[in-house]
Amino acid sequence: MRESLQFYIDGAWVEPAAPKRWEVINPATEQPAGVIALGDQTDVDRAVAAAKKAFRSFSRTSRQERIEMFESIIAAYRPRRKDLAEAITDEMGAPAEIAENLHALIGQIHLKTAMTVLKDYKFEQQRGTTWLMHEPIGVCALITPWNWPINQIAAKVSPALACGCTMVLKASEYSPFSAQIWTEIMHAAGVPAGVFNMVHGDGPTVGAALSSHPDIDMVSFTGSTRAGIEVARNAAPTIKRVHQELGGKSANIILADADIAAAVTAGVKSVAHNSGQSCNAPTRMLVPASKMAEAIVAARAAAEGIMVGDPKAGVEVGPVVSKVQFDKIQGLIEKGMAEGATLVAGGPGRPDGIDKGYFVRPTVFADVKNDMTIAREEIFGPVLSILGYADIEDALEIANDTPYGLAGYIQGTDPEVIAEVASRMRAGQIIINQAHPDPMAPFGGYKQSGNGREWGDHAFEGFLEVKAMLGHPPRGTQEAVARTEALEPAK
Ligand SMILES: NC(=O)c1ccc[n+]([C@@H]2O[C@H](COP(=O)([O-])OP(=O)(O)OC[C@H]3O[C@@H](n4cnc5c(N)ncnc54)[C@H](O)[C@@H]3O)[C@@H](O)[C@H]2O)c1
Repeated sequence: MRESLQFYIDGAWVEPAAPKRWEVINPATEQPAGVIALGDQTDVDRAVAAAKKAFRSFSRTSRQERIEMFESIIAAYRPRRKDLAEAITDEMGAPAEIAENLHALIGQIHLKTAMTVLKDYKFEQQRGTTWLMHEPIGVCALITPWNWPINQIAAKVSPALACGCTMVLKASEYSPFSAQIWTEIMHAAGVPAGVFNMVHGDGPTVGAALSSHPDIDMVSFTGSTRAGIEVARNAAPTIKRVHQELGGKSANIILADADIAAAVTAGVKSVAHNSGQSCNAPTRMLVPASKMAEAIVAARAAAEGIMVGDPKAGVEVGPVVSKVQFDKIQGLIEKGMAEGATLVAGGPGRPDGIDKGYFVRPTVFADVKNDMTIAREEIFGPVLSILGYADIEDALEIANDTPYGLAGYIQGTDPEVIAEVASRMRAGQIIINQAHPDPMAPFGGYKQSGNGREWGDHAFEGFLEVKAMLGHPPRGTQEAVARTEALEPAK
C-alpha cells in the first residue's frame, strides 16, 4: 500500500491541519493502491503564504541561477523515472511500458524544453523609447488531472519555475502518488523553500480554496470543462489570470487521397491509446461517405487487434481510471447504440476473459451523425465515432461543428489540400499524417477547450506579466539593453 499522508510546504514535509483521508483504488484490480491525506483551507493558506514569501527572492533570481536549478532537477528526475512509472500504473492504470517510456519520459522532456527556452528567452525588450519587462506573474496555483499526470504537472511547473514564479500544486486525488514522487524530486534537487509547494485534496475543497485565494495571482488548470468553469468563477472576484486546458472532441479528417486502411488503423489505435483518456484524442473520424464500407473493415480489424488487460502484462491498453469513468463510458456506448449508430467493434461490458477492473472494450461506431451524443460529448474512453462526409466543405463543416477546439487531424497526400483544410480547422493544434509530438509546439484550445497555451516557449507567456517603462531605460538596465540589442538581427 502506498501512503502520501503529508504535504510539502516551505521546503518541508508537514502534517495536514485536519485528519482527512482518501483511498486511491488501483483501476486494474479494484483493490486499494494506497491512501493520501486530503487538505483543507488551512493547509492551502499555509502553502500560499510560503509561496508568497518565497516569491520575493525567487522572482529576482538570475537566469543563470534558474538554469542551474533546472540542471539539478533533471539530474534528480532521471533516476526516479521508473518509480514515477510504477506509481502511474498503480494509480491510473497506464501499461507499464507506456508509463515509463511516455508518461514518465514526457516529464523530463518538459523540464529540458523549459531549460532550453529559458537560456534565450527575451524577458526584456527595448521598443523605441519604451522598455518592456516580462516579469514573473506571482504565486501560481497549478491544478492537474489524472489522465497524463506527470505530463500535466511538468508542463505547468517547468515554465512557472523558469519564469521565476512560486507555486502550489494540487494534483488529482486520483493520481497523487506520481505527484508525491515529483515533489520528492523537487526537494532532492534543492529547489528553494517555498518556491514549490504541494497539497493533496479534492476539487471542491482544496481546488476551490486555491482558485479563490486572494494571494494567488494566477491559476493554471487542466481538467474537465465543468471544473474549469468553476475555477474561473471562483477566480473572478480577485481578477486572477486563469489559464484553462479543458476537454476536446477532435476531428480526424481522412481525405479521399489518403491510404484509407492505414489512416483508419492509425486513427483507431490513437483513440484507444491511454484507454482513450487524452483530451486531444481524434475521437471523430471523418471519412468520404463513399469509403465508409472500406473504413469499417479496417476499423473493425484494428479495434479487435488491440490487446487490453493487466497493465503489468505487456498489453497496449489498460483500464480506465475509475468506476465513475467506467460507468460513464458504458452509458455513452449504450446511448450510441440507442441513437442508431452502427456498432462496428467492441460494445458494452468488459473485454472477453476479464471479470474485474475498469477495462473497456475498444469500441467503434460507424454511420455516426454529428448531432448524436457520442459525436458531441467527450467520452474519455476508447470509443471512436466514424462519420461520413460528402466533400471537403462538408468535412470542414462537421469538423468545426463542436463546442471544442483543442486539436484537429488530417490524413492525405496533396499538400495544397492539406494546407487549406488545416487553415480552416478551428483548433489549437493540427496534426498532419500522424506527425510526431513536438515539445516546442504550443498546446491548447480554441473555443471551449480553454485558453492560453502550454509547452515550449508559448508556455512562458502564461506565467509572465508585462511591464512597460516609458522613457529612457532606468539605471541598471543599460547593460541589459546592450545585451538585448546585440541579440537583435542586423537591420
Ligand atoms: N486540454 C488539456 O490539456 C487537457 C489535458 C488533460 C485532460 N483534460 C481534460 O480533463 C478531464 C479529465 O480529467 P479529470 O476528470 O481529472 O477532470 P476534473 O475536472 O474532474 O479534475 C481535474 C482537476 O481539477 C480538480 N477540481 C475538480 N473540481 C474542481 C473545482 N470545483 N475547483 C478546482 N479544482 C477542481 C480535481 O481535483 C483535479 O485536480 C477531461 O475532460 C479532459 O479532456 C484536458
